[in-house]
Amino acid sequence: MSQMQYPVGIIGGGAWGTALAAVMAQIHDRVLIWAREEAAVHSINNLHENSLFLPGTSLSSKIEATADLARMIACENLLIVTPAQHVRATLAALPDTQAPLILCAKGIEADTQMLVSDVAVTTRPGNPIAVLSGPTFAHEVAAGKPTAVTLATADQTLGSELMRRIATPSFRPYWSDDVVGAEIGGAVKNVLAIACGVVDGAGLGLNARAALIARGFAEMQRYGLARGAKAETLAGLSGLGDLVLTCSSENSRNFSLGRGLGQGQSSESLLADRKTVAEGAYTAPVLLQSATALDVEMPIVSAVCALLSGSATVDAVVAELLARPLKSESW
Ligand SMILES: NC(=O)c1ccc[n+]([C@@H]2O[C@H](COP(=O)([O-])OP(=O)(O)OC[C@H]3O[C@@H](n4cnc5c(N)ncnc54)[C@H](O)[C@@H]3O)[C@@H](O)[C@H]2O)c1
Ligand SMILES: O=P(O)(O)OC[C@H](O)CO
Repeated sequence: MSQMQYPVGIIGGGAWGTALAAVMAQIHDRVLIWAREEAAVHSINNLHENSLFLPGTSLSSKIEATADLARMIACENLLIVTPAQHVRATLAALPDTQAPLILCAKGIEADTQMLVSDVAVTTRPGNPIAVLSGPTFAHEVAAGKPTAVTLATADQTLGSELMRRIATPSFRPYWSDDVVGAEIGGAVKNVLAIACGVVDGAGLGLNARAALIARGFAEMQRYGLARGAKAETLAGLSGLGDLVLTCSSENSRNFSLGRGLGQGQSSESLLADRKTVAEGAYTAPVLLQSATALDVEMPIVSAVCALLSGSATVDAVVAELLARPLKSESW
């Protein structure tokens, strides 16, 4: 048997990694997934279900799970699906491989303000890099429901090759050359979804939610353009598409977190003992730092930070947002 035994491997056995494994098993004979938790590995291999992170979804027996990261070098292409704050350590621990890395986390690294692609380029300078992002609730993707995503690579030839490797009749990637834009949409929408959850939890109404989506999108545009993203990418699947999805459903972990905040609970109690990740809680403070350094105004993101840190009440941040100076609607 050749050294490359798996056309695609997945690093990260949470809900999204598991859903992507289910998609890949539709078109590949063998899929290898690395999960950090032995219980997830055992569940996938023996029960054909990830009972920890994606309970209730039957998985193909073509999917093999391992807790040994070194085994992932047997994969021709690697989807990297750990939460954003753990990508650096995970990639550093991965033994040498030339496989393209398809980055699927949505966040900004705390401390460094780096996008996940910057982290990957720094940690693994020899590997080709791609970003996969878009409106993708894991349980829907795993069930084979129609889904479209952005696949961003600087090199179109690589993008075309990767699209052929991951596209299925129900999972449709669109190529973009805007790696930064694809990442910023996914990272910023998580923070804005917390804000939409707050609106819901506090009973502020649907008009307020629509206003928040539109003005949140203006913040995403301002920040994205300042970091070199293209406006068209931010208006696409990985930006506006994912913003609309995540801001309108309790299925979103970020929206649910915001809902709890809107109902008056503290972020400490909402995040304590949480097994699943609400990336927006980690992205919000670093996003605000980065925006401030770039002289970009993000009042909604700032309000989310105040609620997460407990430094302001819902009533206070809403009053502050509405009392901002009257201005043009333009970005
Ligand atoms: N769930 C979705 O619907 C979905 C869809 C698209 C993108 N994403 C993104 O995918 C990424 C992973 O989210 P998820 O939903 O699969 O996670 P999850 O909430 O289902 O599970 C948590 C994950 O974090 C991992 N983890 C915890 N501590 C870790 C550590 N120290 N090192 C490495 N991994 C660690 C766990 O092993 C587990 O895989 C996030 O960036 C998320 O925004 C999720
Ligand atoms: O549950 P959330 O809020 O992490 O959102 C999941 C996906 O990012 C939606 O595209």
